[in-house]
Amino acid sequence: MWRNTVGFSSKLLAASKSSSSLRLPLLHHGAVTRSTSTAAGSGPESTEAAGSVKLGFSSGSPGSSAVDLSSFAAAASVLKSRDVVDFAKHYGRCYWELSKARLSMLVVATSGAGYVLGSGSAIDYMGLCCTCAGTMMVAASANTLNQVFEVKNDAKMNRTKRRPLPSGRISIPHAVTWAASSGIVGTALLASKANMLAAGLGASNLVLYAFVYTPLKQIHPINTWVGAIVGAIPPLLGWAAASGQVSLNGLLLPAALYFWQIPHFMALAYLCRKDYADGGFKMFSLADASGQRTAAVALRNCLYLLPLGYLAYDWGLTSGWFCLESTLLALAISCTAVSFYLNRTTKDARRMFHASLLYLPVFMSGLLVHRVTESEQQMTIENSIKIVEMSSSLESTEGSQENRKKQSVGGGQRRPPVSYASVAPFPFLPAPSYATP
Ligand SMILES: CC(C)=CCC/C(C)=C/CC/C(C)=C/COP(=O)(O)OP(=O)(O)O
Repeated sequence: MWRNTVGFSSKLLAASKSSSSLRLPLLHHGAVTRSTSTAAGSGPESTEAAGSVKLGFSSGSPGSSAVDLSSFAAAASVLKSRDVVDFAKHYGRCYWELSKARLSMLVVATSGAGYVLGSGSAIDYMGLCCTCAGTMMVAASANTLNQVFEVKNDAKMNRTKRRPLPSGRISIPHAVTWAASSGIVGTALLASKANMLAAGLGASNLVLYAFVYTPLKQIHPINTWVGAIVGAIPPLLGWAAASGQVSLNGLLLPAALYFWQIPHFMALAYLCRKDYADGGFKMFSLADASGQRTAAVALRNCLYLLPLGYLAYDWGLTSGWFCLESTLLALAISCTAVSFYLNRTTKDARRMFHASLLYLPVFMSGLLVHRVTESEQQMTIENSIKIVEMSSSLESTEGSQENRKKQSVGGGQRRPPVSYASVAPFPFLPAPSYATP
């Protein structure tokens, strides 16, 4: 369709160069034909507008040439603006698809969640927006390069053959230019508005995805694990952008993403086995005809998701509610993996795939909703210290009538153990341990 429009525009340009062929575009262009025909029965404005076009056809007198030209200019400008719109639509769509925009938005969501988790009590919303925009551009660049390197493979796969490069809607140099500009601008944005650590993580991840993972797909099934690292880095990037460092707490969401991707991609590679084989990719599932090892690997990684909720709580990142929610969520995806392991049918693989689609947004939302801010953490630490002090003082004064009496009348500011139970978010869980600041 775009090619038609381009062809048509060049006809118009050729026509505009030769004044004798003014009729050509006018006869062919729907918009002008429309305004000519509506002139008869419409109001004064349209009559006037259409009239000028009519004059162009009917009058051969010398005096009418100025009108001819003005009507042609009007028609040409209508055409031009249409061309511009079509041009923008065409390339906008190509860039959107080259960037794998929906995947990139998911990447941005993980990076944004990392940013919020890595922020102290107050979130810098401007910093968050710039980090998200920078991540989006670098991810778009990485995804475009991935498609540039896989044009021939993508052309052989049903799932990917309609992408802009294999379908010939955009040229390779054009796609490379898009990748280079979005990669450079995105990295520069991260460097200037976040920090060098975030920019470095973004740029290294681009290299890892486009220049290591992408060729590995055609060499060895280990590619899935390398790809899982690529998917795990954006939340770390977000954390680094907010806090300026990479710390143990900051690894929780990346760990979830890493383990989550294995069942997700195992299910996808199992469901699209034939397609991947046609494309020349060496996926794990292709060397596993029964699907048993594929299902076992998926199940193992689902089980690795189980302790993450507890760790988030224990490290003071979230309240105890998240521990409960995350564990239930991990159990649910593990159940689908068990079912896939036992039956190894397409239906079970699809169920595990759908469970993985649900897992990530719910896990991330839970993490953000039950996030414990720095000031809340501080309060809990102070309460824990009070409890430790109180229990040691109780031990040292055991047997002393005098002190017992003091305790019974209030014991100064100290509170009995029951008050700790009411302070702790989940009394039935062990008290969170914090590194002393
Ligand atoms: C900041 C930054 C650079 C982020 C990049 C994040 C990113 C692109 C994550 C995607 C991870 C991944 C393994 C996708 C599958 O690619 P695939 O090649 O298997 O997908 P395909 O078969 O659909 O092409």
